[in-house]
Amino acid sequence: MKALSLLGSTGSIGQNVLAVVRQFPDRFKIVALSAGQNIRLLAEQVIEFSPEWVAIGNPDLVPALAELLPGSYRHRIMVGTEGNCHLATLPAVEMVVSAVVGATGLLPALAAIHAGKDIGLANKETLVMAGRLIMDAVHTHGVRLLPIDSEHSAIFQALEAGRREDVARIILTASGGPFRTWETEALTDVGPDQALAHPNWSMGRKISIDSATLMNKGLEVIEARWLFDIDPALIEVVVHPQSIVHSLVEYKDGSVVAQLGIPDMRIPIAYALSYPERLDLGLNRLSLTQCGCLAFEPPDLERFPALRMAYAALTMGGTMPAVLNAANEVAVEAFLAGKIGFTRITAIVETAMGEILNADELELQSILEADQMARMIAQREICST
Ligand SMILES: NC(=O)C1=CN([C@@H]2O[C@H](COP(=O)(O)OP(=O)(O)OC[C@H]3O[C@@H](n4cnc5c(N)ncnc54)[C@H](OP(=O)(O)O)[C@@H]3O)[C@@H](O)[C@H]2O)C=CC1
Ligand SMILES: CC(=O)[C@@H](O)[C@H](O)COP(=O)(O)O
Ligand SMILES: [Mn+2]
Repeated sequence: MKALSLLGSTGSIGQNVLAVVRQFPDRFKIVALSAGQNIRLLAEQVIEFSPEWVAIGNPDLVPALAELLPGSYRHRIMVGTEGNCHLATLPAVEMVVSAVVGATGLLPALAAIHAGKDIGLANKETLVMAGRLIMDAVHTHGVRLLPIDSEHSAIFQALEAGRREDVARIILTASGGPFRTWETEALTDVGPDQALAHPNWSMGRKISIDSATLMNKGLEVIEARWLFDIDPALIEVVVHPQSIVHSLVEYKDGSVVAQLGIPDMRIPIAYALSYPERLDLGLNRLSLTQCGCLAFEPPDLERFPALRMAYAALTMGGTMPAVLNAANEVAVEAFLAGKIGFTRITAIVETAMGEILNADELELQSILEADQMARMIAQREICST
């Protein structure tokens, strides 16, 4: 029985994690659950899974959450980052599943690693902000960091086919998002509902917008660089509109190993939870004859500059990926709130990257300061729009 602490249980990934746990009650036990503000769903989950501890991001919601839970939880509700860190380090927990969105995932993940916990990582922002710091900690503390992001799960699986020194290239697939075929001019006027309509995946709002700008793929390039300790020059992005081939690894003999499957996050989630075993999830099988043509095309960095900017941030190194991430988070939120247009998202990120001096990526304090600075610049830009 694997004891899990699930951070971000009310989100798209969080609910899929619980679907897997629900399906395999003899294998997984939920010790802790956290959410940001959806207290109704969190309370339902607590009643169903009976965790020992609960945390909520918004402190104002503690009394209302307590009302919805049995009295025995009164002294077992934690709050905010401190609460998530507490849940991530509980002695009974074996694996922490980080399914929160955004920079809020960084400190709990770091705390979990320092406490010797394995991590199932959906929260890619953790590695974007602090990839070197996190991977250093992973190696120092001898924990496993298992990817949940579908492309990284695919690469992780394809890497099992060969030796690391024989890898020639990693090929990350991108759906291209809802605007893959749109002209640049048309992108200026798109609204949140259009941008949220991902062609293949049902996901949270922030990652859906990131997919539409292709920033998601940029964040994933950075995530792959750290997760697999690979030179960014060897990471290529290919647009694959069907999202059936989840990513590929090319070896030096020219062999290319891919992982394919229907687009369902329960597959990479279950693999991370049960690694190296595979679970029969009872899902529809991939039918190659029914899924039709599988297409591949190069990404258009002119229409979707976010991907180019993510590579640039990686090349600049230091705290620049943290700047990219933070400015993007603020800009995406502003877009979703109707305060800025779609194409302003990447323009704001570019401004933040141009203004902030780079700093040491191994200093947590420098990363947090870069994050704050980028948020201030992005807010200033939004206000001046
Ligand atoms: N969705 C997907 O298919 C995929 C997602 N990912 C990554 O996984 C992460 C989660 O994405 P997704 O599930 O789509 O996002 P959602 O927006 O659907 O969910 C985010 C979760 O984080 C919770 N949360 C926010 N702030 C806090 C906080 N301070 N403390 C605790 N919980 C908090 C939210 O709670 P509440 O809703 O209660 O506010 C919610 O449970 C992201 O980093 C994303 O990039 C990666 C690959 C695929
Ligand atoms: C399911 C998953 O892993 C997402 O990150 C997905 O890949 C987003 O699709 P895009 O390829 O459009 O960014
Ligand atoms: Mn992905």
